[in-house]
Amino acid sequence: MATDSWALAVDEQEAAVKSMTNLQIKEEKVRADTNGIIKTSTTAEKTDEEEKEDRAAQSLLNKLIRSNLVDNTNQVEVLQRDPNSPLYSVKSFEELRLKPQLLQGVYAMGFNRPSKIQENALPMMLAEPPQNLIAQSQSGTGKTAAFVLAMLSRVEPADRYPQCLCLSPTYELALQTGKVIEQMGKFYPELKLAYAVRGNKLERGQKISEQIVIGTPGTVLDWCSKLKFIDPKKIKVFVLDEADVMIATQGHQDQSIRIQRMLPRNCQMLLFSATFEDSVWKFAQKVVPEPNIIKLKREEETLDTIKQYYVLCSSRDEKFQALCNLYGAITIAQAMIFCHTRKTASWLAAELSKEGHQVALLSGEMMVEQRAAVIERFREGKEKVLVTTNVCARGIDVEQVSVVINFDLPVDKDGNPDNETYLHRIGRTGRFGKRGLAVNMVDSKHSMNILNRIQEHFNKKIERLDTDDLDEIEKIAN
Ligand SMILES: Nc1ncnc2c1ncn2[C@@H]1O[C@H](COP(=O)(O)OP(=O)(O)OP(=O)(O)O)[C@@H](O)[C@H]1O
Repeated sequence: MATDSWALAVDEQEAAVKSMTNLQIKEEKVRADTNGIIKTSTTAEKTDEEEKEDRAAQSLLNKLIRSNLVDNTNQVEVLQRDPNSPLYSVKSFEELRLKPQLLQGVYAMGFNRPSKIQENALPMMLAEPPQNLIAQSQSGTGKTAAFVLAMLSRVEPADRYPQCLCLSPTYELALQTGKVIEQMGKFYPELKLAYAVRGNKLERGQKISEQIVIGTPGTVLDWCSKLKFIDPKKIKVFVLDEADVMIATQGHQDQSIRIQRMLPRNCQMLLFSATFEDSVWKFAQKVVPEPNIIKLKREEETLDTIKQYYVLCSSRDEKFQALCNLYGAITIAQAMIFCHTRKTASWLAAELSKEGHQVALLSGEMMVEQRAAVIERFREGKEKVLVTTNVCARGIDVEQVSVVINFDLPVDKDGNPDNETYLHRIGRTGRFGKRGLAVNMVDSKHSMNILNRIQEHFNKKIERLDTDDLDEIEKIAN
């Protein structure tokens, strides 16, 4: 697939999408800025709409910063449509009897063996006759690679019409999946890919010849029905990626269902999601008839290996002073500092820089690509302190960080303790079960109350720390 024309087409499409993406991001930024002004005087409350945008941005961010498989040692739950049929699991890619070009593509990507979820998902997806699948596992566990492999094994490159259709929640996410197809399908020169995304305008009456189409539900629906660029009756594999992000967007659920209804009965339907709340499950059942189901549990985070403290302060400046005392007394390799609002985060980052710290700021105004670059630099150790807001850092794992400072305690939009976020910020999974240190800054009766409720929730004592007392600080470092 590495032909020049293919690459050129992708470049052109990408450029078109990019300019559109930038536009959209600018619009978001304007909206976000306006909200920011309102928020600083109230709380950093998010509207549902912003929340939804966050999910897609989060997902993209995770893809951009990930270079490796998140290996999960937890149990895989498999529910077969026909419980009497034998359950296959593979430990090598050879066992799958892939076409040689495809196996070559897999190895060229540096994959040596299937990931945990792929061990079970791949034999099901590649079975004859094709079987439907609903699969859930956390981001980075190999879902995309799995369904790309399924699409590439079913596609007939000599047939010049769309045979595989993949829905993504946003065009940026569609592009990311496209890149995986491009890499894995590298040894299929005749295989082509089309992006059904807004802004990719084709001439009316045209039929597309690309064998794989990736796009967002609205455009794909138009291409299948109104514009008839795609004949849905010829689709052999239908993939619905990031179902949880998908249904968070107004209209995407209905559009996806309408597309699914146009497909032939024997079309293989595959749905993937990082989370599996009720709404996702209901949607999944609507679009994937008679499914096999695979779930991979997330590794549980625990506070067991974390030393937790709180520092009592009376103002933002005092909190900053306490932070400086901490830094003055102990050697902190790398720390993440969480603030409630963007305003506080930028203020704190500026103050810390003035004190001579190498600080990176992760903020909501930044484009996703910029955020990814900041995280990358921090991961590489180029910056020692990462100051961020809760929303920006949600779901991002920076495993090497052993010190976490809650400059503001995490609260939800109603002002109640956000225990889940607290756990995710400072908790450690079994695998990364290194010792950690968490320091919470408390500056009002209200935040003390939040802290108490967090203690109660986890049934773990958070000790008081006096940052004016050097001996005491030194003790915590040991
Ligand atoms: N079998 C494998 N061996 C080694 N690396 C793999 C394997 N499968 C996937 N990867 C790599 O692991 C990373 C995560 O894989 P992938 O993107 O498929 O996960 P995902 O579950 O789809 O994540 P997301 O939900 O964020 O899309 C990628 O960098 C991918 O190239």
